[in-house]
Amino acid sequence: MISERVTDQGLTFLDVETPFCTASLCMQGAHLVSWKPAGQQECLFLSPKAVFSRGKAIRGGIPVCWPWFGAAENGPAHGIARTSEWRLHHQETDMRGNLLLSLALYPDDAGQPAAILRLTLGSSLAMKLETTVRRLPCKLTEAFHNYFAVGNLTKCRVLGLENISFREYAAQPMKHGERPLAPLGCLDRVYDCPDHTGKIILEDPVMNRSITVEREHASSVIVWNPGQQGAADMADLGADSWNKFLCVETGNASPCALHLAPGQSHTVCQKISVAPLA
Ligand SMILES: O=P(O)(O)OC[C@H]1O[C@@H](O)[C@H](O)[C@@H](O)[C@@H]1O
Repeated sequence: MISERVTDQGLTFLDVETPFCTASLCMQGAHLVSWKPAGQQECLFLSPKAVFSRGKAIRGGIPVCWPWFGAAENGPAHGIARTSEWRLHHQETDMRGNLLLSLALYPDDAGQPAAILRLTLGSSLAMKLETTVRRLPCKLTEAFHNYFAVGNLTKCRVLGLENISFREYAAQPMKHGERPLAPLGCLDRVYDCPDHTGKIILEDPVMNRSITVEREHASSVIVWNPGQQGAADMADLGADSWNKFLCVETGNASPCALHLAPGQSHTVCQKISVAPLA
């Protein structure tokens, strides 16, 4: 079942209920703000100070960073998708009872590529973002900017990045050499994955669960948390929230940009599943 809700600020949300999950998606940004598999706790972190207004990216959930990831000289950070209105292109329920949604973004500027996001909402969550280049060649970077809810960040471990080199962008990154990664605070890492496929596991002993992110056609994994001071400095986050989430993002970030010619397409995929800790 899908119900549409329009907020006083003019944002449209699709609230979804299936036998396997509930979810909520904002049409601005094709932005999932909630995904809760049946019988489990909420999987996505949504900042209690998130701002829901037109033209402002929502802090939490799964922002879609596209067609560039990170800062840009002539445009908003993380691209135009987060603050653009997407169109619901197709919906259906598959034989298992999963809800399939497909959303489209055709920017007015035909120099920009077009995007289709396909979601499969069930006991796991699959996302496929297809980019098709229109008039002009495109240097594409992108990411599913997953904000995962955790019980206490400092108790968590991230497995699957042990032997992968990364670039650290945090101004004052945490210092430790632990493998697997045990985040203690501020970190902003882009891992350059030699394989375009792989699996990352976020273990959370406080919530007694592990979140697995499987990726395809994605050469980058980004791990981000601003730390307590960084969170305090962000009006839509706040100091109290810093250890309640970890962003483990799937994408293709610089220097793994894709160079696509008009007519060419590329699809990045991720599948998220949740299980009790063994
Ligand atoms: O504040 P924004 O634009 O949502 O970005 C949040 C963070 O997103 C992460 O993906 C980046 O690696 C960080 O550098 C950035 O600070």
